[in-house]
Amino acid sequence: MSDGFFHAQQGSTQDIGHSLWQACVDQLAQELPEQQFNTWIRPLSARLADDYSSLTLYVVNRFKLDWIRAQYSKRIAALLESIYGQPIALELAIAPRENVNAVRNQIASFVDAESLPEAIPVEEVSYSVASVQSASSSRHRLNTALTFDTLVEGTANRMARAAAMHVAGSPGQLYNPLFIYGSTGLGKTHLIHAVGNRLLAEKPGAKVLYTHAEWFVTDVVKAYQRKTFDEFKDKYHSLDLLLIDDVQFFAGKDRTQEEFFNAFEALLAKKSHIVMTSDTYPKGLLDINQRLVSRFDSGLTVAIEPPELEMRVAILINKAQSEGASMPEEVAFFVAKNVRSNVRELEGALRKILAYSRFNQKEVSIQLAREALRDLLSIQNRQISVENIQKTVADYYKIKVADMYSKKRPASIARPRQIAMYLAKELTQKSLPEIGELFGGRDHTTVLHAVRKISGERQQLTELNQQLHVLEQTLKG
Ligand SMILES: Nc1ncnc2c1ncn2[C@@H]1O[C@H](COP(=O)(O)OP(=O)(O)OP(=O)(O)O)[C@@H](O)[C@H]1O
Repeated sequence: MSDGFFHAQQGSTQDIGHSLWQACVDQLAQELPEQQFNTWIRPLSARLADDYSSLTLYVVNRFKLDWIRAQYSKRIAALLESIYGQPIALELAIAPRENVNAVRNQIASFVDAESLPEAIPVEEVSYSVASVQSASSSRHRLNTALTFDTLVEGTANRMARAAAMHVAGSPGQLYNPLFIYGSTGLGKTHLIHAVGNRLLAEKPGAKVLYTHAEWFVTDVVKAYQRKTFDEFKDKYHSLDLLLIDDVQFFAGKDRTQEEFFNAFEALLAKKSHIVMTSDTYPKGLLDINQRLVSRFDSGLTVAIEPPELEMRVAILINKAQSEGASMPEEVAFFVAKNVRSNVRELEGALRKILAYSRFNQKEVSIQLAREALRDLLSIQNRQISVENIQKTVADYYKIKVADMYSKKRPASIARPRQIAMYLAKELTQKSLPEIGELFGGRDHTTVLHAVRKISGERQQLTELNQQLHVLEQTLKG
């Protein structure tokens, strides 16, 4: 058995397997759009091998198995490894007949059990789970747990939060559209759900819809294929409040942009409110039509920054409380000092600590946190610094280290500089403004542009991908 996370725990193999899979599911719930999560991940059941060498996920049919293998297995394996503390084989198998009953029970917890047929054919089971779950939140698709009450306020999100509260209280007036941007895991999705939940609490009859930009794209494609644009317009143009997440996903999708433009104009004309999120400010969006970009910027654009130390501490203490656990302030400080990038990672660290404490039946302390986060801390101890990255990249591309800070623009210098900025974001905990500062006082938007450019090109250019791989290996030692 691993000497990592689950080493000293109590409980049967299946308890351990269940906890391991549950931690993985929690993380996937954060990462995936709700619909994808409900359709593909939620219906899975897991079994840990007696010798802890593999975890098998049971899927109801061959089609779903192939899809999960193609789309999700890499991410699931990586998550299992990070939670478990060392690689664990991931296997996928068709669910044996008796597992189907377990799924049936799961469905029964959402609907009246009597209304289910005695034997549900295997093929229908996961479909039923997915559709029952999405029906429960189908009208507005809001996650009712994401409210202003559960969102900790700090300098990093103060303005965005105030603007969002204003919109929730008086929609259709000031700040329309409200455009919220920031890096991953900083609370953008949480904030726009909070707007919807607050408005519905005050005006239960309001027509509110939360959607992810990818779902909007899917709706456009469906309307196009089925020639149902009237239905599409009914759905989007009649809203009082449209909350749309991650609009950077509209990049390069001209037809979707056109439909979004139409919806946008229709909603603003009837004084409905639009709240959007993105990973960058409007003018930083790539491959989005200019007339749309200028509309995005025509209300209020606000950033959410990475949380400062005190805010990270408050988030940890609040989240621990909401899980019925307590986290002493000194432990919260210890964790907050070491996990600095975003709130999602902070939550991951907290989950590990609480699970470690439960399994070992020990109080949460700095020592326990140190043990639970051993892997994470050891990665940090390898201390990849921005200076080190600049030197390594400069050596590799045979330019001077000083060119990393200079204002020179020839491609032979600008490109290695962008690569170094990209690696600094990937391999260190530094924020975009901090990286910009270390590259000769550049603006954080310059760094963001470099990060997005190199990560996009990496997907397409094999040669660049190989160079980055060599650089990463060299830096990680
Ligand atoms: N200020 C906060 N207080 C409490 N929880 C927060 C706060 N900010 C973020 N979180 C939590 O952190 C997690 C990640 O936040 P969220 O999904 O909203 O990030 P995001 O900015 O939308 O990320 P992405 O761009 O990757 O979609 C969520 O569980 C959210 O509830």
